[in-house]
Amino acid sequence: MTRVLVADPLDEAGVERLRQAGAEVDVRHDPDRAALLARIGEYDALVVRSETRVDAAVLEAGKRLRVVGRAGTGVDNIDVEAATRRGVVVVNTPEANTVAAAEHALALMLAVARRIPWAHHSLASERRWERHRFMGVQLAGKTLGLVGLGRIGTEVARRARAMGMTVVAHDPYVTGERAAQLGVELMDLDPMLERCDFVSIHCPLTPRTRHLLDASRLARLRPTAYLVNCARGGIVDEAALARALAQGRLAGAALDVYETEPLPADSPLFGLPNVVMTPHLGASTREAQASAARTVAEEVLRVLSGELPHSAVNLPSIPPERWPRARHHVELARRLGRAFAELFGPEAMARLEIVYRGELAHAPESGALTAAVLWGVLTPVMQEGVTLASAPVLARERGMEVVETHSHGALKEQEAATGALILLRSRPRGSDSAEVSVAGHVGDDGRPRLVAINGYRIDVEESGYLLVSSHQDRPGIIGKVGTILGQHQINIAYMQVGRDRPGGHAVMVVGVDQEVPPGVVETLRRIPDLWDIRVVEW
Ligand SMILES: NC(=O)C1=CN([C@@H]2O[C@H](COP(=O)(O)OP(=O)(O)OC[C@H]3O[C@@H](n4cnc5c(N)ncnc54)[C@H](O)[C@@H]3O)[C@@H](O)[C@H]2O)C=CC1
Ligand SMILES: O=C(O)CCC(=O)C(=O)O
Repeated sequence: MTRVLVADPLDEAGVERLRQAGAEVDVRHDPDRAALLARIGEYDALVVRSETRVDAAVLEAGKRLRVVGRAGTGVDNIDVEAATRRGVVVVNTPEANTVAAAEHALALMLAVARRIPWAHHSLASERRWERHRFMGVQLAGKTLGLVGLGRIGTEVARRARAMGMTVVAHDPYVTGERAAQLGVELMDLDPMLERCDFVSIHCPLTPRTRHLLDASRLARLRPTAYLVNCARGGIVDEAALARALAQGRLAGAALDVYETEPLPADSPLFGLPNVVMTPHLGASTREAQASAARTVAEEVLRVLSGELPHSAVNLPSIPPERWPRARHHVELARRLGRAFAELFGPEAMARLEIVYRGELAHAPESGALTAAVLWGVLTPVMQEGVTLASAPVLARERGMEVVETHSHGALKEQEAATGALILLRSRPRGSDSAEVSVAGHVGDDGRPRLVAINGYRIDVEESGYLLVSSHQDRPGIIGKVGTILGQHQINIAYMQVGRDRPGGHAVMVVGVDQEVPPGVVETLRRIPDLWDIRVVEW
């Protein structure tokens, strides 16, 4: 049975969904790392939020792990590179908490600007009526600078503009055109920091953004400015921020995230008069948690059942609007890769050309399709341990040269006539033999079809085992194959033959109802003028 470990608190909706699908789910929120390392080897999937650190040691101990699900956005607590090397797919739910995080950033901004936490404490805890003490500043008319204009930054920008703020942003990966559509001016970071009344951080924590706001950048902020961080702790140098706040070089800060979480009791941020702090609550709304939990459960189930997840961090991405059709193309690519390896063996794998044609000639998901081809190609070679995530890395490590061609033409006449969408071809290493190839198509019904082998036109759409022979086109061979299969009680479902010319080179595809034992294949190979015969799974 499939076993899933949920290691951080997850909304019941997600746990329920996993159980409904038949998984055995253990919910164990145990901060003890040794306990996690000891038990992770029993699980096929691990689901976390931001607390559990999924590093190389956890992934190494997780011998059965096929997927790590992050119920949320940031994956800085997961060693994605180590996961990829081990073929573990990492999925997240980047859209589930976008609005929650944006609303929290604005709540923090308003709280620090209007001094709400201190006023609340004075009145509710100290029973004082101190209207003179809590003078604030208004947001309307002020300039807000966003560090990161992705999903959350965009939602903050929309809301801040509605409140009458001017919004500028620094994001090296967003075009000026996109920013202009949002009514946001793009700027370099340093001048933006100098210009803004409020700065709110919405980029991920990566090696490049660690301490992006260090002491020298914090010094660029005006003494009247407020800093909001609802993204990740390490983006701001916390010690430098505490010093700037303590020395009055900054009007205030509002923080949801910290360099070390939970925040240690001796943090210099405690006790400062101008800091609003929440314990990483950006995603803590009922709506966001239920949505993240349900979505991560669906994603984990997709990976476990061999389907393509919608939001994998370590797989080439597929635009959401293309998912319905792309999943059929991915399946076609995987089957073609496997058939190619079974037909032509390792000699044909050193240099593989993948031709995308027709509706796939310019498809944005060709990276995912190529990964799927390699997944299929490596499956017969490596058996266990190769997945969609690890296949490109493994192919590179094996020294395979993979070339993608995006073309409407460039096929033999017969192949082109099949309407093939994906064609794999290679010239086997160390031989002067002809090019070998397989080609496939996806029908309107979504079923993958094998439409050509070595340029010979065939049409296989039924899943199952095929015997594929190459032989001389002469009377008697097809009959002999049928007789031998009959003698071994192997039922033939269908048979197709293609040839270059009468009496020339022929290819025969025999669909059989069961796997063909190696001994039977050997007997078939002894038929005179039958040059080769292979078992292929479609
Ligand atoms: N406090 C909380 O509970 C939550 C925090 N987060 C954090 O918010 C972050 C952002 O989330 P999304 O907006 O969904 O991600 P996103 O990927 O949609 O947007 C991030 C943006 O940051 C930009 N960026 C990358 N490097 C940058 C740099 N050096 N300078 C400026 N911009 C840079 C990217 O181009 C991208 O546009 C997440 O990575 C996560 O760490 C997310 C959800 C909840
Ligand atoms: O799971 C949580 O509450 C943390 C959310 C978060 O930080 C994220 O999604 O990146």
